[in-house]
Amino acid sequence: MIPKYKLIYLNTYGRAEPLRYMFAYAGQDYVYEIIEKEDWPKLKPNTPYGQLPVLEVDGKPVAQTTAIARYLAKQFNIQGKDDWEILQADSLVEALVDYRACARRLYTEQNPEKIAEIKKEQTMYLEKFDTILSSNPSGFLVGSEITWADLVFAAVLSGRQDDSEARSAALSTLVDKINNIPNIKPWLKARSKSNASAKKVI
Ligand SMILES: N[C@@H](CCC(=O)N[C@@H](CS)C(=O)NCC(=O)O)C(=O)O
Repeated sequence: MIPKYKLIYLNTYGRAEPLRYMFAYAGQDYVYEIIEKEDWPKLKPNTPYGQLPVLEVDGKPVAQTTAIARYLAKQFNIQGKDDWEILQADSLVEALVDYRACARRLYTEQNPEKIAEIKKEQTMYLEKFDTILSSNPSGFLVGSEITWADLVFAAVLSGRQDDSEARSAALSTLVDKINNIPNIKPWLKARSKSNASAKKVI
């Protein structure tokens, strides 16, 4: 039986966005619960690690974005066709997590030399992603069909404008392709930060 899902996050796209892409792609109903900034301190101690997003599966809470995404990939049958593909998709998503962490350092770094180093590291990641994508004739990151890696990449790269110039044509094409999938396109158009099923927690 399909479980009841509730995704809980702050009033922003952030780390919940890849998970929302996955729900939209799968056409899976879920409740999206938004926690306003001012309510967070009193709710924080009741979450598994004092952080969001949290996914509730039949009322049972679980945290850690990538673990949740990996679980949903399995539930929605988009984890990859065999163990090798599953490993490739996992590896790409973990590399994207590192890439995001690297890009986030740019927000606070003031030292020009350090900024140049971070930008070099960002470019390295983008080039590696491009090599992997460009060498796959399917136009997806892994194998011949869409996997959660494609959805996570589209969600994360769609949210980043700062690196769009350094991004290859192949990566931009992937993002466009995913954002135009029949289940994704109307959802992207219709959604706001707080979508129709969002419920405010007090
Ligand atoms: N490793 C965690 C990190 C989660 C995280 O840092 N969440 C932030 C929001 S994006 C958060 O909960 N911040 C509020 C806080 O730490 O009090 C994951 O991937 O889910």
